[in-house]
Amino acid sequence: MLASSLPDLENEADIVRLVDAFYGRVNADELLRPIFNDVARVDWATHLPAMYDFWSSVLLGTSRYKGRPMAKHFPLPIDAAHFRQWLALFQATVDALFAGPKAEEAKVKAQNIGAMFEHRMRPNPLSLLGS
Ligand code: HEM
Repeated sequence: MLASSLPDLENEADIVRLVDAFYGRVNADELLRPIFNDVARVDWATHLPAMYDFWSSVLLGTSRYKGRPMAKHFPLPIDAAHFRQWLALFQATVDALFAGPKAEEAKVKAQNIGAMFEHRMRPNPLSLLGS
């Protein structure tokens, strides 16, 4: 296999490129665009910097993100199909821009965090038993 000519994801400028390109794809996506813009009415000028902090913490270990992301997702009308699409766009964005160990780590972490969010948003069958 030929070595990729794409750079790996390495620094804050790369995080900004990744996040901007990813939400560019989200905003062009028929399934996800309405959730962000019509349901949540996201203020992009606030959300994008929050996501730079989040991914900088996850991938560069800067601990800059201090939020509680789960709480932002609970009220949204999203299910497994939305999460699948979110992840597909994220992975396609990474692959379009970067190649290397950090790029692979970004895709794995997105998948793991997404799976955790999705799992925690499902109704818990044990709650039927009362507490
Ligand atoms: C279908 C999938 C998803 C949808 C539709 C979605 C949508 C949203 C929306 C609407 C917000 C609130 C933004 C705001 O009010 O400014 C938000 C926040 C956030 N999302 Fe997601 N999200 C999804 C999946 C994910 C995944 C998989 C991750 C992480 C890997 C993630 C990370 C975050 C973080 C960190 C915040 C909080 C930012 C803050 O603290 O302000 N989201 N998301």
